[in-house]
Amino acid sequence: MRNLILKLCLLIHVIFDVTFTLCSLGFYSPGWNFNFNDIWKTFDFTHYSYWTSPLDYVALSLLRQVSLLIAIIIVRRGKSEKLSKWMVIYDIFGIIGYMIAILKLLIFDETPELMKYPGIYMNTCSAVFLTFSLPFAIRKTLLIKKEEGDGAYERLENETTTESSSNIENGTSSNGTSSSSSESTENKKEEDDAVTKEEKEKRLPLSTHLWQIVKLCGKQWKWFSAAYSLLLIDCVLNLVEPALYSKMMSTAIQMKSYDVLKHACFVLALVQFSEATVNTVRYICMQYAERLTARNIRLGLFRSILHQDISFFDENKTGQLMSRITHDSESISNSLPVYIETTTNNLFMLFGSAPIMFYYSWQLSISTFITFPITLLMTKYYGLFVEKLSEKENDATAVSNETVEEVLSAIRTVRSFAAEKMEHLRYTRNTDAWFKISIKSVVVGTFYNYFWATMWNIEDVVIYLYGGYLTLNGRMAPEALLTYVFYHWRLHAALNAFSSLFSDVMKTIGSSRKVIHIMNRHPELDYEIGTETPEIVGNIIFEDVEFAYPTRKTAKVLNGISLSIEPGKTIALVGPSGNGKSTLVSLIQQFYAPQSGQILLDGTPVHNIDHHHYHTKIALVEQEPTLFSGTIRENILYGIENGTDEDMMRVSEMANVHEFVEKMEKGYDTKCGEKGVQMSGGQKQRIAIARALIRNPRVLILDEATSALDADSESMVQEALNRCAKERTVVVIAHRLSTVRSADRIAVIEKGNVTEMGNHEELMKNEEGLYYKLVSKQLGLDVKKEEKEEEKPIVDFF
Ligand SMILES: Nc1ncnc2c1ncn2[C@@H]1O[C@H](COP(=O)(O)OP(=O)(O)OP(=O)(O)O)[C@@H](O)[C@H]1O
Repeated sequence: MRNLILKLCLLIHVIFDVTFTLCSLGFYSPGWNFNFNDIWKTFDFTHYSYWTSPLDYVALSLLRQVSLLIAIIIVRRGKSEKLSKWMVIYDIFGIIGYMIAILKLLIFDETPELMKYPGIYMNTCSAVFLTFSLPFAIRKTLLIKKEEGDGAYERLENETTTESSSNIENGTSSNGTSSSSSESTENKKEEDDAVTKEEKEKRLPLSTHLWQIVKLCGKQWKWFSAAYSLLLIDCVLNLVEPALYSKMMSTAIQMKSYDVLKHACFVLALVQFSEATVNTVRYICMQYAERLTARNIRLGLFRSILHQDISFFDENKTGQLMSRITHDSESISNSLPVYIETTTNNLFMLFGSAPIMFYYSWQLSISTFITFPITLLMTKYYGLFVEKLSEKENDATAVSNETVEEVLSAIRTVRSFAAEKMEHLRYTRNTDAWFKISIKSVVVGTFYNYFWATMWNIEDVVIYLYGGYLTLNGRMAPEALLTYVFYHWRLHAALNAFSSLFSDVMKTIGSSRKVIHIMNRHPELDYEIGTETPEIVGNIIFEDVEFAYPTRKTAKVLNGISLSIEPGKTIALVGPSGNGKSTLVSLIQQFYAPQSGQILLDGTPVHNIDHHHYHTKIALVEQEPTLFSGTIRENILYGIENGTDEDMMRVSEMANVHEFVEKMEKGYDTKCGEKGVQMSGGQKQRIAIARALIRNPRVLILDEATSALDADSESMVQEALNRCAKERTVVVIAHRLSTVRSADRIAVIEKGNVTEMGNHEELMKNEEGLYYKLVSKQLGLDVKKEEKEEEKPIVDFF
């Protein structure tokens, strides 16, 4: 149906074009009398004269129909993609048509008698309108493709733009060949940015995206409105100032009166002072609104990032996300309001100057505007280019920031592997990628400015030449020409500001794409969905759970696992490395959601339980716990709103923290350093246990909590753990036999499934079982003998 309507629109366009152009020819005599003879006269080639014949309008119409026909043939042959890429030719054709129509009007003006024919104006208007509307009509009707299935239509051009941009960004030219190797390295890095990939898939149309930015800034509408109101006052003062001064000064000079002069100077001073005051207050309002917007965008972005599911962080790198929060978010708040300010200011100038220019000479004015569409077209394409480039530039900045972040956070590893040079090279490569893109943007920008300067010079020459000609012919007064030139300068300044404004806006759009995308992104696993707050005993059940990590969707890690963890008991998960033990823990922690099956805590599906409630009842101690850079006190009380010192002391004693803290000069106020770097491994682990215990959890998960420690620290930590394990459900992952043998139950996890279950003694009876083999491997070949000798376990876990 929609296709039919679009075809009908195109047909109406053609009919209107042909009939209106031909009918206008019937009005080539004074007055509004339609005359068939005038039409026949036009086609009398024997008396053709360029100065008087409207045949050019017919030729233009014919050209439009031919080019439309070509477009239809191209689309019918299934080459729509090619046509959409070459739409620039139709745009250029539109501009040439416009220029011919305007030029023809000026030519007719040379014979004043002709200017009484209404047909001339009808032809000019229709030619200008139709040559412009043709590319638009092609885009809107021919360059759409039907989506399979639902009958919806989609703009082909958007798709091609995205495709071509992704081709550019993937370092692949349209013919499929790869660009230079350095570019491909840079592009590979971009591929790593999952936000980029996802954002390209879900890219918002330009208008919607712009509207989102306006909405972000619009929250401070009161301050912005105040600033813009003051701006309007400033604009009005600016516009009336010259006229006011010249009037007052000329009156003073004519009257030869000092009093009038003094009065004029007083008014002048008053206006200047008011202008300065208005500007200062406007600046304050504007700055305040901008800073508030920046603050809100940063907070919103940070909140949105915090809200994302863990798989989002698996895919996106910290440095890149930081770049979004710090650099990209600021570029929105700093630019858009300024653009609006510049637009308002220059629109005032434009609409103030243009009517005056037309008043002095409409001929000169339309000849000035003859090149206007060329500049518009250039500005459009330049803007689109700048948008893409700016997006790439921000990506490149994010990639090099990411390198810095990664290297600084792992500086000890870098030092101990003597990888400084390698990292320096990596950073140089990334920074060079950014450098190349910014140089490209400078070069293109310079050419664009050069183009503007050239157009300006051409316009100038045209004005002086044509204006001089009109003046010499007595069709324009010399003072009028001078005044016209003066206003033309003002107009040009305004247009010039618009030219850079458009590219700046596109730049902002480029850099804001990812910010808006992240802010709009809904996590697949929303931790805020659960609302139930049941009493928790600690019975965890896995029911036929299947799971694959979102980053590797095809590689199943858990294959329909079913497992029951009884309350108050200790279960040890053992098995070969990479078989899914930590994944089970991640699912209990609700870092990910299973693809099928469910996990229940005391009969309630875990995703239905309130996030905060759930994590006060389930606590995790990892192999390498992350401490925050605050004090020991802050780390133990982390996430607890009303934690007291007594609570802290109680858990510190249970976790053997107090024992080493009391020897420290600043006690619990000792700083832990970034990621706990100022603490030993054992101390970190014990603080992490205290941090877990302060919530008084019903379920304690120990993911290789002691495996990284030396014997001394391990005994300290395990002693603490033994104490805490009482009356709690404990899930322990360990590789050492000594840590699992006294668990109530041991589950052997193999290829994402439970293959054996029982206590140590039961499992050791099955000599074909994996547990038996694992134990054999650890203790030496003769298990039983070794066991008799009681191979010194490092520490008995429970
Ligand atoms: N965040 C992740 N994204 C994608 N794949 C992952 C992720 N974490 C783990 N994997 C993969 O999932 C599989 C199971 O990993 P898991 O950490 O659960 O094994 P594990 O049994 O705990 O191993 P180990 O005993 O060595 O800690 C592995 O193949 C691993 O590469």
